[in-house]
Amino acid sequence: MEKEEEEMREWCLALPKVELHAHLNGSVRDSTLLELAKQLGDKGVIVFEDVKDVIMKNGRSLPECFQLFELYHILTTDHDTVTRITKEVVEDFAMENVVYLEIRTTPKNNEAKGMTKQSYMNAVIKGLKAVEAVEVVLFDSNSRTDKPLTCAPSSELGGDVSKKKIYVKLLLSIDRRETTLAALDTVNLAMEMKDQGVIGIDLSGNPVVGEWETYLPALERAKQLGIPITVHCGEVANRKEIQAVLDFCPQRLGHVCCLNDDEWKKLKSLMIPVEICLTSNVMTGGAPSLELHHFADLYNVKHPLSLCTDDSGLFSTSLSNEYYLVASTFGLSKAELFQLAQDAVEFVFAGDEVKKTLRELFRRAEKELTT
Ligand SMILES: CNc1ncnc2c1ncn2[C@@H]1O[C@H](COP(=O)(O)O)[C@@H](O)[C@H]1O
Ligand SMILES: [Zn+2]
Repeated sequence: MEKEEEEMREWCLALPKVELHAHLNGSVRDSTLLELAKQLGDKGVIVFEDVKDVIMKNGRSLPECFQLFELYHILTTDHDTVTRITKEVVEDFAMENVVYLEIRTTPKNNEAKGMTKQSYMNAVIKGLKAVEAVEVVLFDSNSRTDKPLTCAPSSELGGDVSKKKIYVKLLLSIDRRETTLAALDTVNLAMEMKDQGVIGIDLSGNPVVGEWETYLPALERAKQLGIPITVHCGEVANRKEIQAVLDFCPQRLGHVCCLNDDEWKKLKSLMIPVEICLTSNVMTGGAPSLELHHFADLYNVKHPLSLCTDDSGLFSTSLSNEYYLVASTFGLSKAELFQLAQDAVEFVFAGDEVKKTLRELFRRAEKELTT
């Protein structure tokens, strides 16, 4: 690695970052997936050698991604493993100076494992509370003061100041394979768990599966309840759905790859913040290349956006790497990258207290990183 590249990568690592689009199961470390695959291989549930090759393979087309998620879910979906991967994913983001993280995950019913959507989410929350390497701050989103919940003691309250600190919120994903009723269950669960760090709803899953009308009642319900919503939009060129999503006007949108001229105009006039996932889009074909990614267009017109990883494990990336890619591909200066990271604070689903804290954190970091 050249010296300049190394220095820039280190700078991107040191930059405080806000991650708004990370799927739990897509963010699992390869080493953990391999370990879990080995265990299931030993039990004769899967053939380890076959699975190992799939996990380590580099190419990830969009259909391949969803086949892989089938496999990941076989490996990860029992309560203890859900707890473990949650803990590790939070630690990994915190270690690269992500200061605020919204993790999204699909609550799953799995009768064979005695798992309900609620018990799945309890396992996730157990994982958040099990983090030791860094200090996790979960906030009570219901409270106007965003008062800290249990978890590791806040360093401001006399905890270990040498530990990195990360604010974590949860988004519940509706999988496009789900029925209207299952999607409504997820929204109801989000409402029930709003005091436990659950702050929003996501619509995701294989974009060639399902119909917008199926999820709409659940999304409408979330809207009625005042739960913020983010939707995967335009991963494929489904004109009717892109139109419907823009009409619905969620609080944020993921991807927005395959929009036509009219849809771009509409998106820009609505000013809906976009979660930009460069590596994911290039790997899955949503963008033709890094250079031709729609980031440049949105950035140039000052559209609200934030850089995200989508599936850091699946795509072998990190949020620091995504910032580095923006610097190396589009030539942004350090000051511009800092501004980009800082602007993401305005698009978090957390309340004003969290935003205030994050703004202050960026103000303190600015001098050090941009002069
Ligand atoms: C690559 N682009 C993508 N497009 C759409 N949905 C995606 C996705 N990447 C991930 N997911 C969604 O997230 C689930 C895995 O995490 P959880 O089991 O929820 O933690 C996938 O099964 C899929 O529904
Ligand atoms: Zn996604």
